[in-house]
Amino acid sequence: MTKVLVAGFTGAMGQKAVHLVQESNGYELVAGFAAGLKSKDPKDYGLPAGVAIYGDLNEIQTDADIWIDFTLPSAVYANTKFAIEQGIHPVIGTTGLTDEQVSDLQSLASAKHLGGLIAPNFGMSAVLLMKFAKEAAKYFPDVEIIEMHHDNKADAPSGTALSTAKLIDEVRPEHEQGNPDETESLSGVRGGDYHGIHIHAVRLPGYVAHEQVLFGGPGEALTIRQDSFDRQSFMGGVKVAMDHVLDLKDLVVGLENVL
Ligand SMILES: NC(=O)C1=CN([C@@H]2O[C@H](COP(=O)(O)OP(=O)(O)OC[C@H]3O[C@@H](n4cnc5c(N)ncnc54)[C@H](OP(=O)(O)O)[C@@H]3O)[C@@H](O)[C@H]2O)C=CC1
Ligand SMILES: O=C(O)C1=N[C@H](C(=O)O)C[C@H](O)C1
Repeated sequence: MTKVLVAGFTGAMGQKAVHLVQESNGYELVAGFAAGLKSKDPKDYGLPAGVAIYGDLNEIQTDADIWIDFTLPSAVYANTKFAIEQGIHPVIGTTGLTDEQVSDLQSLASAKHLGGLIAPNFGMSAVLLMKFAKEAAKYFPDVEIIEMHHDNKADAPSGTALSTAKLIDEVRPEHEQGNPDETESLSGVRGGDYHGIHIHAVRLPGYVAHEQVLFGGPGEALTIRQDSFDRQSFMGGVKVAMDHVLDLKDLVVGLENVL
């Protein structure tokens, strides 16, 4: 039986992950970790008596094989570092890790001979959007990204939008877009700038997770769009990660590494 700890288990994604683990043959939820807990009794969260509940990273003592993390950008680095140090295979969905932090964690995992996965998006539509956007950017170097999310999201832009921009940047000659002499009469209206790629973040109730990549060229345009209408859309990818993470030899970034 593969044992799983879910960090962020009381959150929107953490709850989905808890149910996924409980419904998956061969897996056992052994612990839940979150901040600001009022109770350590698993029954208060509808969980079986044997599930350990933790409110502080430093109190965690577990024999979990896999650490699933859906916490917050402010917590994810320390959580992942802890998991690796404890020999627990990380499956990290939480966004907000910097490139330097990822590199740090990969070095630590390598020293521990521990495989793991960091995925800014476990949704297949998003994984394919990023793949297609990278291909399109070879032919359409002028591109902007619009990501749209629920209004409870803690970080902007989304990890998916940043990952999309990084993939595009690998194949696109860096250049600034738009009128070089343009001025903003409203600060920030041209969005964030990642190596000349403008990124715009929309936060509205009613939205879950959505992204459009807009390419423009002489006399034509191309838009690639993905929509996650329900957080259930991410669970297929989380299950793939659970099924493969124990066989990984390194800490890899992107669900495509285990598809
Ligand atoms: N990779 C992917 O496919 C996806 C990734 N995400 C990412 O997952 C993350 C969580 O999103 P979402 O579920 O919507 O967020 P929520 O705010 O709904 O949940 C956050 C959870 O993290 C807990 N938490 C907060 N601080 C800490 C801490 N220091 N240590 C441990 N737990 C903590 C919260 O506990 P409490 O409520 O007690 O504060 C809560 O359980 C975000 O970074 C988001 O971008 C989201 C969807 C898909
Ligand atoms: O916060 C969310 O909801 C999501 N966050 C991830 C991101 O920042 O890319 C993945 C998905 O977009 C949902």
